Amino acid sequence: MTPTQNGEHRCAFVIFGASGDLAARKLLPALFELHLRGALHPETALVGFSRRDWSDDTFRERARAALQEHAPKSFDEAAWAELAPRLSFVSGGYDDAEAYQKLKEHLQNLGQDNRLFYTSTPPSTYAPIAERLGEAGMARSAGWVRLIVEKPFGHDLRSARMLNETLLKHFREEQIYRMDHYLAKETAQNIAALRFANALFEPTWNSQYVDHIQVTMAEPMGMEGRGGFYDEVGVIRDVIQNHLLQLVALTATEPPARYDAKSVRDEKVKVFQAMACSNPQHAVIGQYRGDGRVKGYREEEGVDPRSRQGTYAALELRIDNWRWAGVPFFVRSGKRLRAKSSEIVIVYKRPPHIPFELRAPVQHDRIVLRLQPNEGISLRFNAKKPGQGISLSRASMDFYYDKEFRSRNPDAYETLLEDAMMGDATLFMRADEVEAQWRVVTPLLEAWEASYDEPAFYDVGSWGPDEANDLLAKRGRTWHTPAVE
Ligand SMILES: NC(=O)C1=CN([C@@H]2O[C@H](COP(=O)(O)OP(=O)(O)OC[C@H]3O[C@@H](n4cnc5c(N)ncnc54)[C@H](OP(=O)(O)O)[C@@H]3O)[C@@H](O)[C@H]2O)C=CC1
Ligand SMILES: O=C1O[C@H](COP(=O)(O)O)[C@@H](O)[C@H](O)[C@H]1O
Repeated sequence: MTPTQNGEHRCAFVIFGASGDLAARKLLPALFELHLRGALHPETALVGFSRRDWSDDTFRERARAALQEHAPKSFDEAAWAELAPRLSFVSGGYDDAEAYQKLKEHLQNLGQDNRLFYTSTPPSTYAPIAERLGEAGMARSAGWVRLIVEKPFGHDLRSARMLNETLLKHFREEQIYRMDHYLAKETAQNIAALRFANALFEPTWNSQYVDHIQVTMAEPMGMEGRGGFYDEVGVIRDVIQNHLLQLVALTATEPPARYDAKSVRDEKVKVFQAMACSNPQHAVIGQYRGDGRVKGYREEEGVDPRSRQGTYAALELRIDNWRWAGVPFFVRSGKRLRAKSSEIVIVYKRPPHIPFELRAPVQHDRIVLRLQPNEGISLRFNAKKPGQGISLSRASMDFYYDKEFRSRNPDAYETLLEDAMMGDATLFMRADEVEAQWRVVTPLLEAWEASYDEPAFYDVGSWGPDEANDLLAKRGRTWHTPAVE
C-alpha cells in the first residue's frame, strides 16, 4: 500500500504568505504536480493565510492564475476542478493572536488532525509565526504537526541560534523542516547514489587521488525586483552559507550507515565541524558593473548606489579531516555571470609516473557533476589519439538524465513538499547543521563588513572578477569553465 492509500500523509497544508511570489511560482505548482501524479492525498486541504482580505474564491482565482502562468504545460482544467474546492483562505496578521484562533477553528472545521505549516513569508516573520502557533496550541494535535521554515535561516550565527531557540520552544526538532531546495535537486541527490551505490568511485574519493574540488553556482540574472532584499543579504548569505556549503558537504561526507535523516545529517554536520572558518585571505568578494546596456548592481532598484554588497564570491575552503587534509575546495557563485550553471568538479591528481614521451604534461582527470542545466555527469580523461605512437587527447564519457531516463525530473519543491508530508526530513537541515554552516561563513562576513574595501568589480556576462582567477592561480589551479549552450 502506498502512503497515499494508507492516508498517513493526508493533512491540512497551511501556506503563510500565500499571496506571495514563492507561493505562486513554486509552492502551488509543486502541489498541483503532486495532485496530478496522485501523490497528494485526495482529502488534503490547502489553506492560504495572509494579511489580504481575500475570500476562498479569490484565493482559488489567484491560485489558478499562478498555475496558468508558472505551470502552463501541466495545467489541466479537469485536474484543477478536482483540486480547487480543497483550497480555502484565512485572513490575518502573522503576529496577531486572534488570527491564529481563527486559523485553529478553520482547521478544526476541516477535520484534519495532521497539519503542515509553511513559512512562505519574509524571514522576520518566522519566529512570530512559530510563537503564535505554539501559543494557540497548534504545535500539537491529535495527528502530526510539522513546520517548514524557508531560507534564509538567520542572518548570522547568533540570529540563527536565536531562531532555533524560538522554534524549539514550541516545536520538537523532528517537527521542524528547514528548507534548502538545492538538496532536492536530482543531481544533488545523485551524489550519494554515485558515491555509495558504486564500487568504482569511492576508493579514489580522497586526498590520495583528488587534487582539488570546485563548486560553481553561476546565474545570468540580476536582481529581478529583489534588489532591496538582496542588498541586505548578498551572495554569501543568499547562496553560499546554504546551497554551496550543502553541495560541498554532500561531496565530502563519509558514507552514512543508512540513508535516513539522522545518519545523513550526522555525517554532514561532521563535515561542517571539520571545515576551517572562511577568511578574507582566502576569499574574493565581487560586484557586477554595468556596461551601458545592462545595469550594474549599484544602479539596480532598491540597491544603495554606494553599496559594497557582494554579488559574487569565491572562497577557498579546507576540510581538516583524514579524508580531505590538504585538498582545497574552491566554491564560487555570482549574479549576472555568463550563463546559468551549477556544477561540482572533482579534479584528480596526475598519475605518479607517465611511461610515454609527451610534449606537454598530461591533463588532470575530472568528474563533472552537472546540477543544471543538462543534468548529468561527465568523466573527462586522457585517451590515445588514433595513429602511430602515443599522443594524447581529451575524451569524455557522458551521462545525461534526460537521455537515460524517460521520466521527468520533479522540481525540487515538489520533492521537498512530498517528503515533508511523508515525514522524511533527510533533505531538510537540522538545527545543529544550520548553525555549523553559519560558523563557517560568519568570520568572513564580519571581516568584510568591518572593512572599507571595495568589492572586486566584474563585467556583466563574464565568469567573475580577475581576482577570483588569481585566488586559484596562487594555488597553481584554474577554474573549470562550465559548458554553456
Ligand atoms: N521567491 C523566491 O523565489 C524564493 C523565496 N524564498 C523565501 O521564501 C519566503 C517568501 O518569499 P516570497 O514569496 O518571495 O516573499 P514575498 O515578498 O512575496 O512575501 C510573501 C508574502 O508575505 C507577506 N509580506 C510581505 N512583506 C511583508 C512584511 N514586511 N511583513 C509581513 N508580511 C509581509 C505578503 O503577504 P500579505 O501582504 O498578503 O500578508 C507577501 O505576499 C522568503 O523568506 C524568501 O526568502 C526562498 C527562495 C526563493
Ligand atoms: O535560493 C536561491 O536560489 C536561487 C537559484 O535557485 P535555482 O534553483 O534556480 O538555481 C537564486 O536565484 C536566489 O537568489 C536564491 O535566493
